[in-house]
Amino acid sequence: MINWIQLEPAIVPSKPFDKYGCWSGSATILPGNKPVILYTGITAKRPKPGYQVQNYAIPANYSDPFLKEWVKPDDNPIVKPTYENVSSFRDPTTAWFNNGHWKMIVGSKHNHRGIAYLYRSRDFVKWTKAKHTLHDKSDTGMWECPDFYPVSTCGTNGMETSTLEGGIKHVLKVSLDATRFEYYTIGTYNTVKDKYVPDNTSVDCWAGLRYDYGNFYASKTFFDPSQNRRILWGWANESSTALEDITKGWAGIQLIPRMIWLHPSGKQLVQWPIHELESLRGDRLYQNDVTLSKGEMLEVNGITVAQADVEVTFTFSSLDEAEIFDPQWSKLPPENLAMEICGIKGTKQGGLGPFGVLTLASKKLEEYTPVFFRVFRTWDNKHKILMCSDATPSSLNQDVYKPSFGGFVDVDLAKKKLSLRILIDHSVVESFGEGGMTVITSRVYPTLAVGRNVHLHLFNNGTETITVEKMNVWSMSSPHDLFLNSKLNQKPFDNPKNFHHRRCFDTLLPPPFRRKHRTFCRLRRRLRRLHFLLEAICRQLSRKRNGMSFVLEVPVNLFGCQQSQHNLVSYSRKQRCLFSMSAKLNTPSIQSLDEKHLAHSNAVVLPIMVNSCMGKMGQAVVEAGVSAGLHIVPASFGIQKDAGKTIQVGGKDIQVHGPSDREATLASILEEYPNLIVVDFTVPNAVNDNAKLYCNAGVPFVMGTTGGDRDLLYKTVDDTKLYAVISPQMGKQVVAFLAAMEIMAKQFPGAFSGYTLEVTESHQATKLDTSGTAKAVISCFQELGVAFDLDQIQLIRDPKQQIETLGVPEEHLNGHAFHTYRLKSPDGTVSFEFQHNVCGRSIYAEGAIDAALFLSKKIQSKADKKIYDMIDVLREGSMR
Ligand SMILES: NC(=O)C1=CN([C@@H]2O[C@H](COP(=O)(O)OP(=O)(O)OC[C@H]3O[C@@H](n4cnc5c(N)ncnc54)[C@H](OP(=O)(O)O)[C@@H]3O)[C@@H](O)[C@H]2O)C=CC1
Ligand SMILES: O=C(O)C1=N[C@H](C(=O)O)C[C@H](O)C1
Repeated sequence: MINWIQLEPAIVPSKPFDKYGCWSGSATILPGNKPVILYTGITAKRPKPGYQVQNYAIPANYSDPFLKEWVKPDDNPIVKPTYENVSSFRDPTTAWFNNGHWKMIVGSKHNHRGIAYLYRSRDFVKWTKAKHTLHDKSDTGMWECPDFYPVSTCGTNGMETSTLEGGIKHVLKVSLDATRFEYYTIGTYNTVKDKYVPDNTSVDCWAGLRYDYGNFYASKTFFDPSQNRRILWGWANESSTALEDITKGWAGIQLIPRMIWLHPSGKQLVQWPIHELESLRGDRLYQNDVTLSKGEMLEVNGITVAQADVEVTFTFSSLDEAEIFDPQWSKLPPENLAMEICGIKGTKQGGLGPFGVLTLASKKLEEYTPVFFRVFRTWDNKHKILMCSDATPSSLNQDVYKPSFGGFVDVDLAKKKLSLRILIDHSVVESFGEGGMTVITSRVYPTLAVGRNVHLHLFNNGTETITVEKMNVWSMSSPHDLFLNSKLNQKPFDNPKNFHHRRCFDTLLPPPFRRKHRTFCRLRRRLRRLHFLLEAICRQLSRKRNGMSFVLEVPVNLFGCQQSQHNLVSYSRKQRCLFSMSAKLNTPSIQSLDEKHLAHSNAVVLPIMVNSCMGKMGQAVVEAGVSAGLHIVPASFGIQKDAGKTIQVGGKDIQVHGPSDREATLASILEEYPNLIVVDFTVPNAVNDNAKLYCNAGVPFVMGTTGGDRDLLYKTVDDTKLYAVISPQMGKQVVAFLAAMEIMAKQFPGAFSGYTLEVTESHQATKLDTSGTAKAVISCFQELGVAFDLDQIQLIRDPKQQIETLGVPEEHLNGHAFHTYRLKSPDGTVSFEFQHNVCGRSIYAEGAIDAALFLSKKIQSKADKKIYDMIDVLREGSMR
């Protein structure tokens, strides 16, 4: 959810039913893990903004992990307007299943009444409109991007969209075209009548609750089963001028995904940035117990804050200074009340507040974006807490839209405490008040407060003294680094034809010139890489959000190349990013980078070569490596008959090299990638030769291939003192089981003396050897006192038997590993049975990537130990 790779658009106008546009839609996962997208197609330009129908699309290839290609079947459109408003009939939701039917809603309006039309289908293709709407509301205008989903009344866990019973409430969110804000209600879905009724605590109109009181629109939620959570993802439009957008070449950004759940009061939702974001946290500053009297500011010094994650808890000793809530304000439009008061009051001096954070501030405060609280007291002695994100002073540029956004925070002030979390990202300020009770996003375009000229202050401009109970500020790294680095490394190499041409042909030179020539080649390569890196960054900046840390730590005078310098300067000005010299080195870090971050930065630069990409495991490892952001070297060793072939794996072209030129090829790759790691999943009889090859070349490696002469394998590596991870089993949970067995054997040797053991292992028919994992487990049983010869292992390779007696799913005949160990006491009265059954390859492929990252860390830290197994990797917490 943090590192994304840009792929080609999945759905583009191409058929009569979407000729003039493919607009918003939603995905639903049908049984069998089959995703389908419902989306709005525009079939005619008139009536404006277009004639709207609903279509469906399905993946062209379900086994493609990226689902890159989508088919739009010719029986589209599946929902056509009948008497609905044909130009306001769009944005189908994710469907839910109820009473034998799939159901979904389409947003619309009739006159000025907002409508969620309900549709039902048994087969997802033939849809019938329900006689009544799911819900509608007068005076709200067009409902765009509706979203309808269950939330748990107890706890923060998300609910699958089709969950209709248990302790749940439902949420209906709509994006109001008329106001360009979103509002939601919490209510009850009557599954018999198929009707949604908002609770009476939910205001159902423009003045209703908002996900975000700032620049946030067209959001969608989805259920993430891997972490049992519902994620909200919204879009923020630019507030800059159209001309600037055109210059940038892009407009609009997706904000940081947020987890969303129902507050225990049942009256509102709560949001919080997904925890994965924390992997980008870098240097940290911590402060506690600092008081801020009226007019005082505290500057956060020592770390870069153009991209930062800020968490502050403010306390105060009394509510007495709270300002009076002006009765005149009751005349203001209720839907914009908070925003209006923020505009009127701003950061002007108050009583209890304004206090908060000045983000994106220039040195002399010509520009800053304050995010703050102000507490008011109403005539009936209640407190109203206003939270503001005020773009008015954010930029000296007069042409950009600089609204002062605001929302009320519904919390009890008994503890006299308020907290704020702010995610700052150059042109984006996302603020979460009181643990996500109120959220406001601003887009801002400073002209002076850019890059390293950005300052951050805590401030108080109220008469009540405020204490900063605790404050954490982290500099944030760029998720795009992964993408950039892989692009960079691909640049000359991706075309396999260039592969050989990049080598230095120094053997053609007389010996005295060779060394100089090599040095020259090395320098030229480095410069070229730097050049590509800059180009990639600048290209990236010109396409993507004004966001997340594009601080390049390179002394500018390294560039002999005029063109690069020119690009550098012009892009940096336009995109407000700074290419600084070693920013991190110059800034003292209060807390050093944590382990997680280190693992991440490893991932940024690690190139891996996968042998053999032709095999099942090889392919799975490439895909896992691509997902983890590693650089896949576009070359792989295979057998002679495949030599010279170029194969496509994980979206990469990889050239297969036969046995003849391995040494030279490996040396040349190593020259390009000095921190190369090889991952080997080949065949048992290649294990020893391959290990020798890697050892001779001095390339650290991960050996997943089983079989071969294992003693010789360890000896070869040991002799050359090379770093390697060697393990017949890379699947995290199986490794844990193996570790437990080893511990048991060590702790209680002989505990199973006299027991008999029966072992069966079933694998795909193409597996050439006996399970290496079974052998490892058996060696533990042997230490536990069980007499067992490895040739007693029963191998099952017959697909019929695998299906009929073991229940191997048919689709996994080609890749499964079922193991059973049965122990029986001598008198037959006690028995044990252990099983580990794995279908598919991804569990091992993920483990292999973990092993490569682990190895790279060991190499960097010059660890004494050189040869590791997966239990070492697991034990050090390096398996995801
Ligand atoms: N450690 C672990 O967690 C796991 C280990 N494994 C082990 O990994 C190995 C590979 O498994 P899998 O991918 O399923 O097997 P595959 O048969 O699908 O792949 C092996 C590939 O290696 C190629 N190959 C053969 N000889 C050589 C050679 N000398 N040099 C380079 N490539 C060669 C084969 O080519 P061709 O087919 O043309 O002969 C084939 O493409 C096996 O030993 C398996 O037991 C598997 C899963 C998990
Ligand atoms: O070839 C396989 O498939 C597997 N091989 C490894 C082994 O031999 O132990 C691991 C797992 O059994 C899958």
